[in-house]
Amino acid sequence: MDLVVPIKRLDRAKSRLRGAVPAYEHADLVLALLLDTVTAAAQADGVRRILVVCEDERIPAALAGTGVECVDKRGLPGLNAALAFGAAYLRGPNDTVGAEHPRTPNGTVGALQADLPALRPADLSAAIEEAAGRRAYCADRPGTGTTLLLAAPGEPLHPRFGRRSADAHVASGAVRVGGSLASLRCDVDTESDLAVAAEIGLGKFTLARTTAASGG
Ligand SMILES: Nc1nc2c(ncn2[C@@H]2O[C@H](COP(=O)(O)OP(=O)(O)OP(=O)(O)O)[C@@H](O)[C@H]2O)c(=O)[nH]1
Ligand SMILES: C=C(OP(=O)(O)O)C(=O)O
Repeated sequence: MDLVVPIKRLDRAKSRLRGAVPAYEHADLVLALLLDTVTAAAQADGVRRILVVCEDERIPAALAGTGVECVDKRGLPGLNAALAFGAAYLRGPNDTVGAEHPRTPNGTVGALQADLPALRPADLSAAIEEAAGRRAYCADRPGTGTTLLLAAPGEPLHPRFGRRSADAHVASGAVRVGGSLASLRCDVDTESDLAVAAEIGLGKFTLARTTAASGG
């Protein structure tokens, strides 16, 4: 399974979270959410490659040496376009990684949101296992959005993220998985989401920022 993780310019992403941790630049907090997400995802069984599709030069620099791949692609018309670009990149001739990661035109691709700072590798593994090769999605905590979309092997990703994406993914033939996987469902859009993620257990990058900000 190869996963695409999309993220906007750091100063424009996660606008609803702006000011949640006043001691830090907004961009630093957004980057910390991404780093915790991809660090956990990279440890999940069943995950082979992770490709971050970004539009910010700070992200390739932050990911250098981690094994998480990154492509800085600006000007795409939104989240679903960024995901489709990433899925095509993983399968297509733009592969820059060479023999270590051969092209996999029939491989399995998925999309993971960039704002899952409490993600546990075992929860992502469990969702992939539950999907068992079917097109599948995991809903966010309210149940209306999507945190993870998995294509069936060799099939296109056909991402339908955005408002009420859970319904859109069902309509596109995806089965729901991961209903009890709290760390996979906990996307962080607002300050109160961040508090829930802290109860589950934040990854070290986000924890460092939130702890320092509260004087700890
Ligand atoms: N690379 C890329 N990522 C995108 C694009 N649009 C959205 N994303 C990312 O996709 C994820 C979900 O996007 P949104 O739901 O719009 O979230 P957001 O804009 O970061 O947050 P809000 O401003 O609070 O709505 C976030 O990680 C975004 O940074 C895009 O055009 N290109
Ligand atoms: C884009 C989505 O989510 P959010 O707005 O929470 O990032 C989604 O759930 O499809």
